[in-house]
Amino acid sequence: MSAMSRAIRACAATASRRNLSVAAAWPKEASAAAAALVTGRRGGMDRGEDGSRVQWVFLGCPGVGKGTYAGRLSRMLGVPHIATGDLVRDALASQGPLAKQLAEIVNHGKLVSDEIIINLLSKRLEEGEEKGELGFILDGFPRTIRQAEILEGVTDIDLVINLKLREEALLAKCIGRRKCSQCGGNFNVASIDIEGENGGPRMYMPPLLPPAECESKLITRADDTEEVVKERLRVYHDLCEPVEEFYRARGKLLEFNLPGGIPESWPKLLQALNIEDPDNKRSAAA
Ligand SMILES: Nc1ncnc2c1ncn2[C@@H]1O[C@H](COP(=O)(O)OP(=O)(O)O)[C@@H](O)[C@H]1O
Repeated sequence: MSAMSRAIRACAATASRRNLSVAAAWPKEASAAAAALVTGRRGGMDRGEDGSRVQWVFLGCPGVGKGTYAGRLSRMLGVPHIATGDLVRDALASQGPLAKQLAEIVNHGKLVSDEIIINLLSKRLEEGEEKGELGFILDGFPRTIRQAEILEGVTDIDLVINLKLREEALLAKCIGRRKCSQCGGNFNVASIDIEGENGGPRMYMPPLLPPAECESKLITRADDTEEVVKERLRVYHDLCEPVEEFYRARGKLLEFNLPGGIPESWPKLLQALNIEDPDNKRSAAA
């Protein structure tokens, strides 16, 4: 069992809080770690030259794109993307008694108990440890102050990226989400075109349509109905928004307002993180 998963379990079980000192490294050291990882990976390394590694968290409302951007960064930095929503969906797909219990909660837009989530996350971390994984990008965890305190008690999170998008777009993006049941690709059929606020720029997010071979295999998440998404947004404002404040108070929160779809937002996110876009580097070198 990894030190972190053991500590998470112990901490959750006793609900005690160890006040480890945490280095609020953002932005200088966090982005230096990322930059070192990007360069280090070319040499087959998965740690930064200074021994640092990425331990990041993504926060943001349902539909904001946490999975998309956390996934892209994890591939770029060579660290695992651990989404507690995926862990919950894997548990839902299994046939055990936990699946039935989870379906009741998730399909009503509620949060799973801290205990269940900590167990799923600890198991995932143990599996990663066995494979020699280093660092992580957490997506969808922590979602309550208690989860944030448990995490803060067991490890140093160097950066928390808080993705933000206008509320009108969130609902449409969730309802438009589709997944190919065969290849696992994520798509979105929503076309979002919203007037600018207070004279600000118009926001356009084109649909991300599947290729022809996936069209007949698209599935929609059971919790992506209008009613359940509205409940998830309400739960986010009640229980998860205080987590933003938790990290803001510790100087770890990077707020990022998504300016539009992926082609527009991705380079700007890399810029905000002080990471050089490898695609630009390659084209500059060509
Ligand atoms: N950290 C967590 N704490 C409690 N419940 C969670 C957590 N992460 C995921 N879940 C459960 O899994 C569901 C799906 O999570 P996720 O895919 O992250 O959804 P979203 O699109 O709402 O961000 C949540 O609505 C919740 O029921």
